[in-house]
Amino acid sequence: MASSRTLGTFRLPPLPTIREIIKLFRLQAVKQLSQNFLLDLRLTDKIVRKAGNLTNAYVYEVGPGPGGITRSILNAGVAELLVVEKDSRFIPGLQVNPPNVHIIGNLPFSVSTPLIIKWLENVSQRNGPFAYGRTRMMLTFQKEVAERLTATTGSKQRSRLSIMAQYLCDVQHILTIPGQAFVPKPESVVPCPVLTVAF
Ligand SMILES: C[S@@+](CC[C@H](N)C(=O)[O-])C[C@H]1O[C@@H](n2cnc3c(N)ncnc32)[C@H](O)[C@@H]1O
Repeated sequence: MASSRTLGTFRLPPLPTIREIIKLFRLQAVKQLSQNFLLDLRLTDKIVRKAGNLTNAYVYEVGPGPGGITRSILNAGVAELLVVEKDSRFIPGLQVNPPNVHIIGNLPFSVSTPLIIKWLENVSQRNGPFAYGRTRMMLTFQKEVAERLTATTGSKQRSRLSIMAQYLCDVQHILTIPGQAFVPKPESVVPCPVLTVAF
């Protein structure tokens, strides 16, 4: 195992507060558009809680402004949020609210190495699925690749892939899946286990 940290202890860089977003994007309120902002997230959380259980809900928000209520809606576990805002100055600030993106896959072994290298490149450049910050990945790899991804310093499997993956991500071996769990059994890995790796 490359890291002793558990998924539950990942630390994300803190989001700027709504007050900081207003300052950063110079979003002075415009009277003609009735702009009066709510900056206290305890209050916006309360408003959103009063809307009922929003888990997996499709929500439509009118006038998100700098995004206080928007942030509380996103934290409520909605499936999708559509916002309609007349003042385009708010758009860059609203994009700071990261969607909860996950990548999950029982990867086709034939492409798993080039695919993970491409994603690591995306992580380093903060683009593609990583444009919004940390994105969790839960992926299956054939034994040899998973061992390289998680190999610690000094181990026989330590390679460029181990260094790249562990420099850019928190890599963990989560689960070993026996070859016979697959139908049909993958020829190249029988009877090797497949490792599920979380980043
Ligand atoms: C009272 S502010 C609320 C902003 C934010 N939801 C909050 O609580 O801090 C109203 C918002 O509605 C937007 N707005 C005004 N007229 C609009 C319209 N016709 N369509 C969509 N949004 C509009 C304003 O630009 C502003 O962001």
